Amino acid sequence: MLSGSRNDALKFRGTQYNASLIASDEPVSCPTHNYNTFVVSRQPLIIYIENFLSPEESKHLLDISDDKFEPSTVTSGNPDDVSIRENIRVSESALLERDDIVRCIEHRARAFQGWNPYLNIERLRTQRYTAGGYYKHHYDWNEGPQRSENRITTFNVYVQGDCEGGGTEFPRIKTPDTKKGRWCEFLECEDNSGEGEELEERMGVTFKAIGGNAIFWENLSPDGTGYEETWHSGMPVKSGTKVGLNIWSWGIARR
Ligand SMILES: O=C(O)CCC(=O)C(=O)O
Ligand SMILES: [Fe+2]
Repeated sequence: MLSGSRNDALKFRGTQYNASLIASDEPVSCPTHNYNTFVVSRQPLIIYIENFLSPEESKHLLDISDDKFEPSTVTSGNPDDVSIRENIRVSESALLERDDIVRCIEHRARAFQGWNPYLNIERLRTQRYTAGGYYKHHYDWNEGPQRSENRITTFNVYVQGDCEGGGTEFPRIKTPDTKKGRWCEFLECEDNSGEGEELEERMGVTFKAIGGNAIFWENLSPDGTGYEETWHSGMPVKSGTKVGLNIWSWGIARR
């Protein structure tokens, strides 16, 4: 049974409801999470999550994806406009069956966002890149009317990061102070010893592909416009294999 608030959320979604948007609030018994969080940016909100997936969950996602991978597509947002465009994106994607482990990952993504009843999760997909694979700079949000449904948030989860290259780059985000804390474990850091005063000015962040870890960000500002700062790319994989997991939450901007 859906709760009252879920009914409201479904009503709100109206005609756009389809089987690819799910809420994952069925009763599931899930392990408690074991992640650490690090704030990369407050506006737009970008949070780095260490150990979002356990090694067992990552292995399971790889196992259930393996025979489902198909060439990845791109779309303008219009369901009739979906195509393979190798000048934009070279990878393979797999739509995941919703078994209990997958449902617990959906559940974790909703819990992370405070169980917002107006948020619906798109069916999870893994994405595999081998040497030469990449995803050019893009936004995850669709341009369109500010108050219509959109991908309000993204979790870009690394399921497997056994590769050279393949980081996720955000050129318009201010570089954190990489001399402090653990940033250089997670980010590509230039060797910049001694140039402390330049840190204020530096732009751009590239997250390393580290299996189990994730980047979470908000795509929309409170008025419903997409954040230009969320422009990002999957950098070319030079060798090895990278597998990501996309968790997109649909809704409207903060109400
Ligand atoms: O693979 C990456 O690093 C980025 C993937 C991405 O941006 C996407 O799938 O929308
Ligand atoms: Fe993306």
